[in-house]
Amino acid sequence: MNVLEFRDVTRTFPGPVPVEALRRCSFSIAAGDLVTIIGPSGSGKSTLLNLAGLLDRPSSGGVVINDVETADLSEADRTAIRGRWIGFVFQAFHLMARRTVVENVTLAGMYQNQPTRARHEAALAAIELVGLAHRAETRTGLLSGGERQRVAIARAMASDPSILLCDEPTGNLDTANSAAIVDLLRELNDRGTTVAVITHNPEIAAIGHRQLRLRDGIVSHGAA
Ligand SMILES: Nc1ncnc2c1ncn2[C@@H]1O[C@H](COP(=O)(O)OP(=O)(O)OP(=O)(O)O)[C@@H](O)[C@H]1O
Repeated sequence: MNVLEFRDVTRTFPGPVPVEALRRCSFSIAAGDLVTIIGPSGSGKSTLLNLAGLLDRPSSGGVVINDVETADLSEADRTAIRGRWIGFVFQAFHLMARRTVVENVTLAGMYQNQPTRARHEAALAAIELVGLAHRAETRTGLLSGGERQRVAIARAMASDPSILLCDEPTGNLDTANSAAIVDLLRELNDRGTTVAVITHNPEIAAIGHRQLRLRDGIVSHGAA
């Protein structure tokens, strides 16, 4: 089953000179896949991520998540799908520095409809999954960069998403921490999470079972 599918997606940004940031992109990501999307600056990576995460709508074509065609859904329905099925991991960790690890993970807006106790348990399980159980009560402002990214990953995993969308997840990390985060993403994938990683770094891209390459808004498939 496909978790994410782009069907002939074009995204044009209007303006005096319209920019075709993505052009007729088609690809699919199956459940259990680990896919990397690589491309140079300006090639359309963020545009693709924003569309995949339902933060933006295509100018034409379809974005299908778990077999649901999303383009024409209401904003409320798209928000619900985003919260239920998509976990985001960004380069900047976007944590609340004065809150603890468990607070950051529990307060994520993504699964607010769960009862408090269930949320807390899901948060603790996710924190354990990323190897930070011993830091659960530490304020995130005191953590290292690598640990902060683990918290962000735990936050994304706490809602048990269908796909983890990672945008340059190691962009703010040194080599050792980058390697550890890459290992963690692989481990999560081994345990069944579908993972998509957007990067401009060929070494990170090499972890993908499949690589999609973006250039000038056009996606091509296959190895580097
Ligand atoms: N809101 C916007 N309005 C107009 N043009 C945009 C907008 N967002 C992106 N673009 C243009 O679309 C193209 C693709 O941009 P995008 O941010 O997706 O690239 P990227 O691969 O993520 O780049 P980077 O690696 O530098 O972040 C670029 O030419 C960019 O200038």
